[in-house]
Amino acid sequence: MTTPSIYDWAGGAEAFDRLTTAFYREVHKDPLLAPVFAAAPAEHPHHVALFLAEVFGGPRTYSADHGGHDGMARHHLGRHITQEQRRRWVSLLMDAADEVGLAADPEFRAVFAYYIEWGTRMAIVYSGDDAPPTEGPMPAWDWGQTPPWVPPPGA
Ligand code: HEM
Repeated sequence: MTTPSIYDWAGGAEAFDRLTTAFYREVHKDPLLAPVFAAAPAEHPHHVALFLAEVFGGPRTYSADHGGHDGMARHHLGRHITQEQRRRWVSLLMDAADEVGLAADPEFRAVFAYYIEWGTRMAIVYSGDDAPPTEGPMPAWDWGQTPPWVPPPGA
């Protein structure tokens, strides 16, 4: 067996949609984050699911249909996201991962948390007064230091 993509390991498109649906349901109840997302369209959770799926090795749908990295980054311009908001965003996302039963093995959660920590800090960078150019490649995460255990070939 070869090592699956992080996207497949997580459960594919359906798993990312379940995650972001549960996550934004709580975001809209949260006093710190609800105002930030008050004007977000109903499709926002699905778009973020597509983005995450692509980062983790899934189909390139966000790049094809929603502007890729540039499209994502532009949504954060001028929003002046605070560290407190970012920490709450991360915390609610990790709670949602548990709630929907996203894969909970240490290897998957390590790479998931690695991207989320980086991505949320980049969201702050793009939301600030000195935002860098929004054009850029989609992030593409791999298993890095913590590949999952898969049976060796022939086992
Ligand atoms: C890994 C971290 C993050 C990712 C991958 C991400 C991804 C995205 C994507 C893909 C969109 C555009 C959705 C669309 O095309 O409709 C978006 C929009 C947005 N994001 Fe993020 N984001 C991240 C972190 C954050 C954080 C930490 C905040 C604030 C606490 C934030 C606030 C917003 C807001 C306000 C929008 C615009 C919503 C609207 O259309 O009104 N994001 N994000």
